[in-house]
Amino acid sequence: MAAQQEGEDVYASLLLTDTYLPGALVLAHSLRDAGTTKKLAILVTLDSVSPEVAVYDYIIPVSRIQNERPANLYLMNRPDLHSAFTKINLWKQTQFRKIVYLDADIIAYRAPDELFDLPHAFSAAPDIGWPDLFNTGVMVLTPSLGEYYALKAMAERGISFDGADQGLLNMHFKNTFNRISFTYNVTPSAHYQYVPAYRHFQSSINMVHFIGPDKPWLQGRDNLTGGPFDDMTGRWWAVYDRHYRVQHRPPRLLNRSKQQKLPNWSSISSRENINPRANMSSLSADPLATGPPPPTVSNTKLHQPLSSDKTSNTSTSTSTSTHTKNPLFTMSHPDMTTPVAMIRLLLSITLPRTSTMKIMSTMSTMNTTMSHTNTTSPIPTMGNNMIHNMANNMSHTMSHTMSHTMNHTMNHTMSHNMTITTILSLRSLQFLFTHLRIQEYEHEQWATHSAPPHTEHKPEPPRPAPAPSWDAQWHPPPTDSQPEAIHLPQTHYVMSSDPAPFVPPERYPSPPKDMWYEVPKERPAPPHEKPKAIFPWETNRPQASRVFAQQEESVSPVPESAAESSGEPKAPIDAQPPAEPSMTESTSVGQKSEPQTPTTPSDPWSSFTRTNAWDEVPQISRYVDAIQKHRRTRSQGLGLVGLPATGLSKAQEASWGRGSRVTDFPSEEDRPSLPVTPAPIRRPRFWGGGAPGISLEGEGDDEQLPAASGVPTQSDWDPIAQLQKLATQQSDLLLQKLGGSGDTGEDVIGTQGRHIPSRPLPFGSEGVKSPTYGARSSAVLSPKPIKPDSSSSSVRSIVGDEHDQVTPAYERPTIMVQPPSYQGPGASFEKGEDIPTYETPAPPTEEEQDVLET
Ligand SMILES: O=c1ccn([C@@H]2O[C@H](COP(=O)(O)OP(=O)(O)O[C@H]3O[C@H](CO)[C@@H](O)[C@H](O)[C@H]3O)[C@@H](O)[C@H]2O)c(=O)[nH]1
Ligand SMILES: [Mn+2]
Repeated sequence: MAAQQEGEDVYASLLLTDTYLPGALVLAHSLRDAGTTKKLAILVTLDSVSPEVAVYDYIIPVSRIQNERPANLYLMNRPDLHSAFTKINLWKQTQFRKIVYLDADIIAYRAPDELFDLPHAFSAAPDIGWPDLFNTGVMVLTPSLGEYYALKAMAERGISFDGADQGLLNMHFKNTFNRISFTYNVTPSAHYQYVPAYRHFQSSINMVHFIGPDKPWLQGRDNLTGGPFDDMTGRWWAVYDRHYRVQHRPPRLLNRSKQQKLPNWSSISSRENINPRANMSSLSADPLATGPPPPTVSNTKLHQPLSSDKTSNTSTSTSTSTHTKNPLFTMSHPDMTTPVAMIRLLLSITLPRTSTMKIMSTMSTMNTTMSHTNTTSPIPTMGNNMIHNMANNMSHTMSHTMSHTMNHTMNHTMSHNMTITTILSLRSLQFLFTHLRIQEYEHEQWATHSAPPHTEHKPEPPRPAPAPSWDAQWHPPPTDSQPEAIHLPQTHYVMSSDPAPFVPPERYPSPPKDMWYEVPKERPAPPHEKPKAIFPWETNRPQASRVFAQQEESVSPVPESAAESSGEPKAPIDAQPPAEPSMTESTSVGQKSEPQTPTTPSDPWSSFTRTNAWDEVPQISRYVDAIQKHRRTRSQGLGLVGLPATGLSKAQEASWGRGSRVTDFPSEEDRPSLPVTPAPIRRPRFWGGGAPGISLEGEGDDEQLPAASGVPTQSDWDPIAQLQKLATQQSDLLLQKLGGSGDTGEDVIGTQGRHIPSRPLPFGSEGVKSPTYGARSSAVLSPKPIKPDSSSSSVRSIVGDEHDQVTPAYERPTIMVQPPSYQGPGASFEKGEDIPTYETPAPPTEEEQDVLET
């Protein structure tokens, strides 16, 4: 902060290429001529330093900041502004308190030193193209490293709506810029000129800024017909002429004959001492002010404002002595021999059809040539004849665009390929080129409007005189005036024969962000009418009873026993046996799974019949039964006689459902082998069924196993009597065992039951009661010999205790197993899959445990 306050105030400009050198020089002179008290600084990139910029007090080298995403530059057709971001280096110049930045294409009518008194950190004037934006040709700024880094970050990301500094800075200082008067940055446009406003505010103009690609030094002084734009261009030329114009050359100077002489050229190294033109320049520093001006209309007009400019006269003498350096004169060597390649280059650049590619290849050729020429001479030289030849070959039709391209190409190629010698010589060629155009113009003007001093030279055919300046607001056009259209610009286009392929820009500009297509609002759906019923089942729809697995994921599993006791068909997946899978239940389940979609009455899904044919059609169950039986028989035939024929009784199968549920079980191959003896397993105990289980199993076994010899038929079986008999046998057996005689015991046990030996359980197992085996644990845990009572109680617990609750199947003779209606595998079984006979590995029964423990 302190440093900034101590710092100096400077006007600063920017020079990225020598193309803008004439502009930068004229700007500096215009400020000095107007009597500014401030110092002048210029930011230059290292590859664009020209000795001429010494007009400025401070020459500040900065690094070039290029836009790596220059696509937006093509939006305004200014790809040449690829390095405009370099401008943000201004904010880095914290050695200065305040900077009034001015583009190199600006001319000051008066020195606007008052801008340094602005308290704002950033001020700028509106842009003519979009007046809400500011133009970045004139800016009053306070250097700040913070701002610099912020701007640099934007530049590195290519954040700029036009790809150049103006887009970037407007985005950054969007709402914080202090708007200053347009008179500080009057931007004439060839396309738009507000003539009445110009006339009205003419006298208050502070600075003029030649925006766009047509810079005064590129466009020459032709066709200045008297509009406001031409006024301003003329004033630019006036400053230029004041400091650089070669005075009063005879017209033959540039006449294309071999006898003509060009001015002597001074080398850069000797320009301070040997400047043959310096004398002439100092003699007539301001030719427009001292000598008779060339009788052109534009010059006449130009002269008037200049002569009324008080400061310009006072500063003329000093600026002449200290700053007048004609770039043309200071860049060339007096006795030059010309490398052929250089001539070739100059010839090529004067041809309108020459492409950039060609220039570059010429230059590389030239580079090679130069490295073989006399290296002791600091500058490749060329003689006057050669220059003269070049001048003869200079084409009037060469467009400024061409020169633009040339300069860019030269600078870029030079920075990479060329030696310093080459650079200097090429620079001199640039100046030569620019200056020759100016001189040609002057010569023509002179030839047209003044009597030729040397009568032996025929004057060139007179050009049509420019229209006299008349004020259309007040006067009719002069009667002797030429047709207006005579001064319309005539552009000559040449068909391109450039063989270089078109190289598209890396990226085309993205479409505007604020464009969008508004999607039409959705129309309200027409009221849905249920179509008329056609088929009888549409009106007479059966109720759904089946529940689908994927609808039930949110339902907590119902205990299996509950499902079992309900006697209803089970859902395909174990976890969802709804205790009451009635219509209401399945409906509520369905609602649980899709609560967010209230269905209309006509929704086919809500009214879909959810009955399962497996549950409803008896033929299906019969068919499946038959399959299961068939398979059981088959597995028995495979030597698995000892295995239980089925883990599920017929009734259980019926109650558990058959559908896909059975397919969820592991096949026999997949199942782990059980640590059990191949004795019949009393599954019903595991399933907790008790009496009904065992009875049902008995029934199933009857069906599935071959009838055992000696077993009474069903009709002969009196369970009560048999129980009594069993109890007696057990006690007899016990007595036998206790007596030491077990010879026949095994047979008896084998058919009638088994004695449970009394032996101590492993340590820690005493008193442990499994809830699963709760009903039987008393017998197991008891170390005492089993008494007939307890044995019978055990049986009772199986058969009798729950006898009243569920009627055993064998007491229901009405239940008949029907013969299968179909043959062959069922649709619900996977290929190669056998019918599962276990649901899960059953825990060992008491008997099995005994076997394991012995
Ligand atoms: O090849 C070049 C190009 C630019 N410059 C410098 O950069 C400035 C900006 O370029 P210019 O041609 O003057 O741009 P304008 O035609 O004025 O276009 C507008 O857009 C530019 C890019 O945003 C801004 O820099 C200008 O201030 C703004 O007026 C010039 O004045 C020079 O100082 C060079 O030295 N060499
Ligand atoms: Mn500009």
